[in-house]
Amino acid sequence: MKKFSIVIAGGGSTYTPGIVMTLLKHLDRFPIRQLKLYDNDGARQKVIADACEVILREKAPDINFVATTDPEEGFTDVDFVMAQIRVGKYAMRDKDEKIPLKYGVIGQETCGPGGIAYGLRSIGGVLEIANYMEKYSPNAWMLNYSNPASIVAEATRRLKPNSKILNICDMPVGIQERMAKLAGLNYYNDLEVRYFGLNHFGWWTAVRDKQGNDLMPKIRDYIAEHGYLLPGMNEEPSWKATFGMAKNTFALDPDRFPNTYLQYYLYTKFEAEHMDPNHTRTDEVREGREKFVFSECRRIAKSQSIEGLKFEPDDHSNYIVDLSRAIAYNTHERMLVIVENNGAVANFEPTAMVEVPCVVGANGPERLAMGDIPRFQKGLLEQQVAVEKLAVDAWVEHSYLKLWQALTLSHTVPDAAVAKKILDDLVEANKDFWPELKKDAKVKELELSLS
Ligand SMILES: NC(=O)c1ccc[n+]([C@@H]2O[C@H](COP(=O)([O-])OP(=O)(O)OC[C@H]3O[C@@H](n4cnc5c(N)ncnc54)[C@H](O)[C@@H]3O)[C@@H](O)[C@H]2O)c1
Ligand SMILES: O=P(O)(O)OC[C@H]1O[C@H](O[C@H]2[C@H](O)[C@@H](O)[C@@H](O)O[C@@H]2CO)[C@H](O)[C@@H](O)[C@@H]1O
Ligand SMILES: [Mn+2]
Repeated sequence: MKKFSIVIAGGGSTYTPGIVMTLLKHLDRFPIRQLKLYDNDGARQKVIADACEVILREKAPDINFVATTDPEEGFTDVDFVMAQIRVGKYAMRDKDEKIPLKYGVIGQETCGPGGIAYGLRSIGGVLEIANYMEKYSPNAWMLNYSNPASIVAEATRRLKPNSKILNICDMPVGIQERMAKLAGLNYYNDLEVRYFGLNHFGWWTAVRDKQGNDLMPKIRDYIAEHGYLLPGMNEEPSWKATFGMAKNTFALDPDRFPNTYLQYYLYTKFEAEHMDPNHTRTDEVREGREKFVFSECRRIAKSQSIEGLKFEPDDHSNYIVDLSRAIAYNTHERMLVIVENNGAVANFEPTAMVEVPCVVGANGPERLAMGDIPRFQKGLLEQQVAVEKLAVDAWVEHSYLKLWQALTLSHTVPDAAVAKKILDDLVEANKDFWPELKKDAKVKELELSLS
């Protein structure tokens, strides 16, 4: 049986230990011979790598383990690149969230102006990883979690059209795991779903068990009352609020189950008003997940033992390993992937990068037809896809105007004047990461008339 070689790009990510635990759990069905961590921040990665080295030595000493900041060493002789980079790290996520909130606008990692700002940082980093893969392991697949997945996917569609890159998200997986539990099942994959949308912006139109039974009637009343909030789960306050808020989003279309992040577009005012401009999600993540992961890694490295190890497989890591297996063994498993629409959603922009169920095998994903979508969703999706395409236009063309249009069009932003104020702050904050944006004569003229 072939043994695979994997590199985790963004090895210093808080998600790396979870992926390592899942890979180790599934060695009998997805054997690996080599695991590499690659990051451009060697010091951050070292904390994670030192712990992973101990975990691998104890659980699978045959696997060759490498941690590196050298692209050639990282990307040579690999079958899969699992990418999860955060260009600008939490320091820049903090700005993405806090700058819009100064103007009363949603401050969020992947939605609204913060998501657009993050997109303009991520595109270059993700293309760099893809280029390394193609140079050093041209037959490998890149499974990319790096956010904001919608904007990154639009950029890779345009700028790397022939590359073996799959852009993915764990959010539908996490929500499906909850739906499965509500229906008395265990795992996200116990369900067979129909789903359409853009990343972090979609709806389930069918939820069935593997025998084809419709589970929507069984779970509908619960979701209408509680959203996706399940009893007895230990959740952080902001995720608790997000899962609960799904009941209000569901109310807008009781025939389709919504993705949680639609809350930012459909209850924009409420969400913005309930964000603390001085303590946003980044602060929670630093005080929670990052602190936990890094302190647990330091503890393992110090003791050189896995006794009391707290890392476990989770939705995020299960999904990327399931996807790797589907490609490695040509399983033709049905999974949600972000792909070029090309008719999957019949009455929607063919070049949009949509999130839909695909049959995944050795040659990648084959989209399934989701048919026509209703006017309400179509209207929202048309607006959002334009935002994402304009953001990529802005990166490619170095255009201030396109980026201003993108922010103005976002459902989260009240008007062009507010969009411009946010944009000007974001330009200043991102000067080390964004291409230098050029203002055409008309924008300059407008600025003079406003001053
Ligand atoms: N698609 C999804 O559903 C999903 C789910 C969870 C996390 N994510 C994404 O995964 C990524 C990691 O999240 P995190 O919270 O663990 O972040 P993190 O900051 O802990 O880790 C990201 C790592 O990427 C590294 N990095 C940044 N730029 C790089 C580059 N150009 N080359 C190599 N390494 C680089 C950083 O040094 C850091 O170690 C983020 O993009 C996040 O948004 C996506
Ligand atoms: O604010 P963060 O950094 O905790 O999370 C942002 C990410 O949120 C999504 O992932 C969720 C997932 O939806 C949920 O089910 C559970 O598994 O936690 C995940 C985050 O830890 C989203 O899909 C990602 O794109 C975001 O980066
Ligand atoms: Mn996601």
